This record gives sequence, C-alpha cells and structure tokens, in this order.
Amino acid sequence: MDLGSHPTFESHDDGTVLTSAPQDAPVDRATAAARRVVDAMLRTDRANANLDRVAEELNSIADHLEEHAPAVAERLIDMWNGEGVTRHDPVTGPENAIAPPIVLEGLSDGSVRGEVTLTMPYQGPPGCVHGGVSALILDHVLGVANAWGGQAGMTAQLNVRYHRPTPLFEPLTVTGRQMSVEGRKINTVGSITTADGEVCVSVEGLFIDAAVPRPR
Ligand SMILES: CCCCCCCCCC(=O)SCCNC(=O)CCNC(=O)[C@H](O)C(C)(C)COP(=O)(O)OP(=O)(O)OC[C@H]1O[C@@H](n2cnc3c(N)ncnc32)[C@H](O)[C@@H]1OP(=O)(O)O
Repeated sequence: MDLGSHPTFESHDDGTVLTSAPQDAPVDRATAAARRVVDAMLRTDRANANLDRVAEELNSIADHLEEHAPAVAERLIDMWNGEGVTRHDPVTGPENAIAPPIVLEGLSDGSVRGEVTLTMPYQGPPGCVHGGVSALILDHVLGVANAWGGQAGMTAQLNVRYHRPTPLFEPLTVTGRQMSVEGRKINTVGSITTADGEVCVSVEGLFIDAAVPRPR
C-alpha cells in the first residue's frame, strides 16, 4: 500500500509516537470541542436543556464550515499530504471528531500500543463499548502496526473474538503487532485489555499488500 514512510512525532526511551497527538492548533481545539458536543448531547437532560437553541447554533457553525470547504478532490489531496496521513482517520485523527482520538506508540519489540478511555458515543451494550467500535479501533491499530513493522496492506480479513464486555469509562490498552509477512500476505494480531490485564477483545488480521495511491 502506498502510504510512504509512516510519519513519527517524537521518540523517547519507551517508544516512538506514530500518530499525531492533539496540538494547541485551532483545528485541534475546534475538533475537541465538537467531540465534547457529541458526548454532552448524549448526557444532557433532554427535557431541560434548550435543544432548539443548540440545533440553531450548531447549524450556524456547520454553515460556516461548509462555506469554507474546498472541493472534495482538493481536500483529499491535502488530507493525504505529509503529516495529514495521521490527522484525519476515525481512530487516531485529532482532526476527526469521531476519533476518541488514540495516540499510538511504536515500541522496540515491534508492537504498537495506546491507551484510551471510551465514553458514551462509543456505547453498545449498557455501559460497554460497541463491538463494531472495538473492531474499528483494532483494524486501524493493526494497520499502524503493519506500517511500524515495515509492510503495510489493506485489510482482507479481520477475525474478532469478544472475550468479555469491554467497559466504558475505564482506561483500556490497545495493542497490535505484525507477526509475519509471506509474499503479499501480512498476518497481524491485536487486543484491547483492561487496566487489570483482562483481555476483552482479540483480533487476527490478514492484510494484503496492495497499491492504493494517494490522491494527487
Ligand atoms: C500510515 C497510517 C496507517 C493507516 C492504517 C490504516 C488501516 C486501515 C485498514 C483498512 O481499513 S483497509 C480498508 C478495508 N479493506 C478493504 O477495503 C480491502 C478491500 N479488498 C481489496 O481491495 C482486495 O480484495 C485486496 C487488496 C484485499 C486483495 O485484492 P488483490 O486483487 O490485490 O488480491 P488477489 O486477488 O491478487 O490475491 C492475492 C493473494 O491474497 C489472497 N487473498 C486476497 N483477498 C483475500 C481474502 N479476503 N481472504 C484470504 N485471502 C485473500 C488471494 O487468495 C491471493 O493468495 P495467493 O497469492 O496465495 O493466491
């Protein structure tokens, strides 16, 4: 997959930051505020909050953003340029309000690792993480693990095992590791565990090295 070399952000004794941590930039602050709105919308008292006013103000904000949106093709080129690669995806992207966002580090043992506490927008069963959200997170973490391992690819299969409900509102550790590369086939594993080390979700992924050119 033509992702180029994976941009890195800083290195320290414990690892190399592979994703773009939220910065004190207007777009990061605006996205963090949007994320806060999504969370607060699910928590607020539907009877007493002034949701008519909220709808009006949010539509006004969306109007402003859309007025300044370039053509999609132009924006796609911009997104896939340089550090942009790690700034817009739905798992780690600080510019994507859907992303928690998770900061991933590459470790010297070849694995990647991150920590996250998920809240109501990611709920499936009561008080627990939606299974599709876990699969989304792990698909991406395995993709980054492949980039860190030196051979990226497109997900061809993702086998997900849900061992126990994954709790919301608690710190979770997500990990991924490239296990083998045989020709174009890449085998990668990953998991989501609680702070106590309980495995909630584990995955095995088959990735295929395939050319998906960046928009230019
Ligand atoms: C830098 C930042 C990091 C960013 C990380 C981002 C991670 C995001 C991860 C994703 O979400 S990727 C998006 C979800 N995946 C897709 O949309 C993939 C859609 N499928 C495809 O594009 C193609 O089917 C695919 C590239 C996977 C394979 O098509 P090809 O035409 O290149 O493969 P081909 O048919 O030539 O098969 C090559 C080999 O792979 C095998 N293969 C292909 N697909 C397979 C499959 N699904 N299951 C098992 N084996 C498969 C196939 O049998 C064959 O084996 P052999 O060489 O032994 O004959």
